[in-house]
Amino acid sequence: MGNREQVEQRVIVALDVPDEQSAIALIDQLPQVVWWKVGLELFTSTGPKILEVLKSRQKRIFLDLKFDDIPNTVAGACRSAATYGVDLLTIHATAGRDALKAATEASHEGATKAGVEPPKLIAITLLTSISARQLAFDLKIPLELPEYALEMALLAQESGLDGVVCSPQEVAQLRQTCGNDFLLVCPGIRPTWADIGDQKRSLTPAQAIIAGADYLVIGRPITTATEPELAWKRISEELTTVA
Ligand SMILES: O=c1ccn([C@@H]2O[C@H](COP(=O)(O)O)[C@@H](O)[C@H]2O)c(=O)[nH]1
Repeated sequence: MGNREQVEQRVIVALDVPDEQSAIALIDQLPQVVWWKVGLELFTSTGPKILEVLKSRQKRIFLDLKFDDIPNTVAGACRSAATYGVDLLTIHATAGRDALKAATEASHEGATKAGVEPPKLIAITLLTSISARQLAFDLKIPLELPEYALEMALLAQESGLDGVVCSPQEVAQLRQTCGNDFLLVCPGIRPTWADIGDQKRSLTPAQAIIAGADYLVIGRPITTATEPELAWKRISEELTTVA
């Protein structure tokens, strides 16, 4: 496999579209994309049907439903989600230690029952749309933002999760503390030519890889581009220079 193909396999494209038809159009427009992320918008619209569409095209799937509830409820949700045979699944670290442990166990149970590989369960540390100011003044968290993100990552690691979703701005610190076997998945990626939108803690694709991200999640810079294929190519070329 060439350097370019290897680096492309570290990009997960966020399929944030309203319906199955738009999703299929985008998937087929970008055949080079190996990883697709199905989030709240699309899954609420299509249900698990979209996962079958992706599997029939041999795609890898990040099911980003960001569960956040009491332990019994998140465990049930993870048990069900794990039966779909997806590769990555999310829960909020703020659900707490008991919920994270219950979710880990339940996702293994669900996968075993369905005869599929369990998903890598990863926790959201702090949404990349939250700034240091919002953390302090709106959420009233009395910790510096990097310290809070690290505490959430350590909670996830101690609870047996496979990794976390974090901002690329915190990834170097998390890599150093959590080690190389802990998955670090970074949304909030913005090439210099893309609008930042609602993201608050972003870096470019190349900067995020250099900082230690395993996977980059990129949505609108590709999916809302006038020419998504060209946006994908530009990102792939940027990454090839550093990978
Ligand atoms: O902290 C988080 C966790 C998840 N996301 C998701 O990633 C994509 C980013 O899309 P862009 O269009 O590139 O901003 C989106 O699906 C989010 O739900 C995140 O941004 N931050």
